Amino acid sequence: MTLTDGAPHGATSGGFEKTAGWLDWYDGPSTPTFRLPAGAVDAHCHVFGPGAEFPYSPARKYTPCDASADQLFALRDHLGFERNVIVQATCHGADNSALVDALRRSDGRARGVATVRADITDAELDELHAAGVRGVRFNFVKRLVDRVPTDSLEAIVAKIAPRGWHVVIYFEAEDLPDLYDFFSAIPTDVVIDHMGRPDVTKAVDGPDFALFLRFLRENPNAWTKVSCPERLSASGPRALDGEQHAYVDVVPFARRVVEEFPDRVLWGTDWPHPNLKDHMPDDGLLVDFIPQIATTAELQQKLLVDNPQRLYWPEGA
Ligand SMILES: O=C(O)c1cc(C(=O)O)oc(=O)c1
Repeated sequence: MTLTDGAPHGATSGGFEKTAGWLDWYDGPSTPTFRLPAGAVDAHCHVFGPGAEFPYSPARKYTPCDASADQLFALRDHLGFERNVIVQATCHGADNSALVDALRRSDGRARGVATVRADITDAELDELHAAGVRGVRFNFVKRLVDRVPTDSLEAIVAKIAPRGWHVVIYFEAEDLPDLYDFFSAIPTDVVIDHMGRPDVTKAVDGPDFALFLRFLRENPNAWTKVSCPERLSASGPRALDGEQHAYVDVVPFARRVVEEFPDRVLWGTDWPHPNLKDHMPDDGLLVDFIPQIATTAELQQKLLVDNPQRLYWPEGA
């Protein structure tokens, strides 16, 4: 199947030009061999534009190819997910229009994580909430954003905490020592993107990953997405050409987290996979990665259904 259904694939509309070397998302994902449990949530994915309708931010660090809500929903249905959590991508800055449009068109089957500024008003937050936003994202990855001052982030937390929203944080492993105390002080639930980006060429028992595990142990309000093996893997094999045991170097890291914190893990495709330089995975084969890291039906049910439901649809499905 293709997600485009005749529409252009790999285009960037609105007069924008893709970043040189940009890899377009994979249009023709295989049907997963692994059957997702009923109610499964793709808890980390994005929409990009389309640029002609939802222009990319002037402050962006990359220009993607368009990846619309319709294409995301086609992927959801093809892979067998029931719902999505759509995370604001940095190429849209703090303009959440594309995200909100996608949420509104999802028939309640998507929740969102927005990027907001400290001066956001209550009325604007109300509108985001009504659309389905339940969290904000703080990004500390230097190649993606300019650093936002800590007092602005604290002001945002003060505004969103009373609404029961949470904070999604994206950072690289080498920055965790500096950010540890700030993250520990966040009073809401905290969701760490992509396992804090471990260097998987290092030992799973080494000091870097130990610090990440310690953070999860010391902060019972902290969750993590065991996502993005395609981004973290150094030696593959890639999720292409029917590979059923992709990204074996990431498996020990993700499995460790899933087994120690089964009630605080989430999984997402990361479609449309911004900024991959090496290869673009077949999303069907990425789903087939899941049983390598959540090895029992019980762990899969928590990872894919119960945990995202508790965080994003606490009122029930
Ligand atoms: O590693 C990345 O480049 C990346 C970028 C973004 C974004 O631009 O928002 O989101 C992600 O989840 C991952």
